[in-house]
Formats: sequence, C-alpha cells, structure tokens
Amino acid sequence: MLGVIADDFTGASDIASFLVENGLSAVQMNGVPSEPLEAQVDAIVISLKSRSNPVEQAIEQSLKALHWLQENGCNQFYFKYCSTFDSTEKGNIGPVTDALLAELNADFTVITPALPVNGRTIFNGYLFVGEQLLSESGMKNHPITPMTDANLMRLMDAQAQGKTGLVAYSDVIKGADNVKARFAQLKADGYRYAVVDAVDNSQLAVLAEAVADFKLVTGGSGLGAYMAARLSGGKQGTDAFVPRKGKTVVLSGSCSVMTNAQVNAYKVIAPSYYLDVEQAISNENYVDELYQWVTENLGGSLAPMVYATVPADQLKQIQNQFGGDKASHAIEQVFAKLAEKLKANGVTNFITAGGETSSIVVQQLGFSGFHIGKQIAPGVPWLKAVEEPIYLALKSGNFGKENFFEYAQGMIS
Ligand SMILES: Nc1ncnc2c1ncn2[C@@H]1O[C@H](COP(=O)(O)OP(=O)(O)OP(=O)(O)O)[C@@H](O)[C@H]1O
Ligand SMILES: O=C(O)[C@@H](O)C(=O)CO
Repeated sequence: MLGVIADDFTGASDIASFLVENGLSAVQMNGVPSEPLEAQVDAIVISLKSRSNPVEQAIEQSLKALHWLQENGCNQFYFKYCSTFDSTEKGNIGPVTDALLAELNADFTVITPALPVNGRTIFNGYLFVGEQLLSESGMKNHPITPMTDANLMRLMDAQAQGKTGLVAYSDVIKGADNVKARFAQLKADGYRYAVVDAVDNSQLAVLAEAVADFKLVTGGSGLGAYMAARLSGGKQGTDAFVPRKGKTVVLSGSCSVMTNAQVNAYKVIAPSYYLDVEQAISNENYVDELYQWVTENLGGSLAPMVYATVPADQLKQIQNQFGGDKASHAIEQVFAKLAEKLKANGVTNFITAGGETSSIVVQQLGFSGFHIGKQIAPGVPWLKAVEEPIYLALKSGNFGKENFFEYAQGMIS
C-alpha cells in the first residue's frame, strides 16, 4: 500500500486525484489521524500544512505521518511537495526528505517535481514552468517561498544534508534499467538524491518503473500518477462524483499569476469582494461584515467570491507596509473564520484558491478526511468530506484555466 505525505492540502488533493484517476482507491486524511483507518484502500494521502512551518515542526509532523501510515499497512512512501519546489534555503523539502530517509533506513531517493500536464518539466536538472525557468516565472514573486533559482541540484544541496546528482534526459530515455544503473552509480559516488529529467510523461513512466523498489520517493504529483498506473495495472478510475447543488462560495487567497487571471475573469461575471489586509489586521468585526456580504449574494447563478488576490507589485507594497507574515496570517485567519461561519449557516460547496489558504480553511472546518471526486482541472478534484455532504475544491495557486471558478460550478448537479 502506498502512503503519501503531502506538505499542503491542495498538494494532497492534487496527488490523490491522480492516484484515483489511475485506478487506485485512495482517501485523503486531513492531518495525522488519531485512530486507525477503517476503510480498505490502495493508497492513503495525509495532508499536512508543513511547507512553510519551522523546519523542526515540519520534520516532526512528517515523521508522525510516516509512523501512522506504517501502522496502517503502508510499505512504500511518497513525500509530495510542490511542482514548483516551493521551499527556502532552510527547507522544508531537504530536511524532511533526510528525516524520512533516516527513519526508513534508506540511503537514496529521487527528486521529481515534474508535472508535464501542468507545464512543470525538468531538463538538465533545471525546473521549468511552461516555457520559463522557475526563477523567471511568477514564482519569483511568491509571497512565502519566492523561487529565485531553477537548478534543482543547487536548491536541494542548499537545504539537505546529502549531495544531489542528476539523471539526465539522455539517460532516462534509454529506459528503466539504465536509470537504475545511473542510480547505482550516483550512490557509489556518494550522492543521496537524484534529480531526474522529465520533459514529458514518457520519462515519468520510465521513472515509475525504476523506483518501484524504493522505500521513499519524493516529488510532485506527476510521478505519483505513473506509480499508481503501474500499481493498478493500468486501470482507470471509475466512480468519480460531483457535488450536489447547494450554497456555494469562492475564497481566493492565492496571489499566483494564474489565480490573478482567474479572479479577474470571474469578477466580470459574478459578485466579488476584496478582502482588505488593513481591515483583516485591525477590524475585529471584519469576518462578520464579509459574512453579511456573502449571504446577501448567495442567491445568484454564480457564487460570490471573496478574494485577497493581488498582482505581484501590489503584494510587495502590502508586505512592505504590514510585514509579509503579519499580512498572510491575518488574511488566512479571516478566510478560516469566514469559512467556518458560512458552513455553520448552510454553505455546502467551497472553492478555495491557494495552498496555504485552502489548508487553513480545511483545518478550521475540521473534517477528518475527504473522498476524492471528479477532476475539475488536472490536479484539482472535487472532494467530499468524510463526515457530511460538504464539497470542496482546493485549487493550487497556478492550476486550472482562466475560467476555473465558473467551470467548477458548472460541474455541480
Ligand atoms: N493581498 C495580500 N497581501 C498580502 N498577502 C496576501 C494577500 N493575498 C494573499 N496573501 C497571502 O499569500 C499567501 C498565498 O499563499 P497560498 O499558498 O494560499 O497561495 P499560492 O502560494 O498561490 O498557492 P500554492 O501554494 O497552491 O501554489 C497566503 O498566506 C495569503 O494569506
Ligand atoms: O504540486 C503542485 O503544484 C501543487 O499540488 C501544490 O503543491 C501547490 O500548493
């Protein structure tokens, strides 16, 4: 059984949806459960909110997740991080990978953020977002983990204890046995991690075969999809659900380039309200005011949207004025409390944008886990809470097309 430890909640639903699409039964648990899992599944995905926590906390949470997965029958593990390698020189990808390797008595793993279907590719160890290097993409302005280097070996070496080598494209296309031979050579040369080039899905299929015996695999959801396809023998997922009709709201706290485009497109066709940072910090009635506005706007054909989303230059200005951490925290708290109030008052469908934003909303709503439904866009499925018929779409910052918010609602039946 495959056990996945995801460093944020959107990332967890991203990989869970690819596992299910590729024929595995899977459940997504929100945080490390305190009870054993009753359901019989092929894969368990644990969502953590550990991407931007202090390193020690991220390690502690990830090891706790590993132990729970082991106790619940998993024997191969996947550390899922962002396809844009969101991290800093301190971590958390390197330190968590080191801690998981040590705990599993393993001495080698792969570093594979590639997700070609969403434009994340790796060539000569450099990560691309579409046609741009990671460091030239919108990720250079990320509010929490700005990515200013695209070289995955350098990024990993800065934050991990071991050395990082490369299995280049020319080696990957020679097949899984050749990739395994390269792993052996890198290990013998003292490397602990291998960045593996993948410019399209066929390299991920090769890699899935090459890592079949690894205790720990790390990466984005792309490799997970091909590992699932291998494990299921090429089955397709079948019983994907969509949400039931009900009161729906859009909460957008991502400032990515794509979310900005999605918010701008949606503002033209649906009621929208800008979540003001200063108000979030200083007005203790702000959640009530937003709640009031949302409830007054629930009746229309499209859901009301509350958004903090701003373009990069405006974000910089706000962060200079209030401090980045303070602004993020205040906004996240407002979204979390607003979501809680809306749920208590009959909203059943939540569309949230942004990894940190979605994580805090889900934590506040308090569901223990999710069943995985139909994909809205690659890496964004509809989810149904285990406890009750509440549906959520947790959109990673850069995922989905421009009409995502409208399109997602069009699937509700
Ligand atoms: N107007 C704003 N001013 C300052 N900070 C903001 C503003 N809007 C959003 N933020 C903060 O920026 C952060 C965005 O992170 P989040 O993970 O939600 O989105 P993302 O990084 O685009 O998504 P992903 O991690 O899925 O790629 C959050 O902490 C949010 O509160
Ligand atoms: O891998 C990705 O890009 C996403 O699942 C994610 O982790 C964004 O938060």
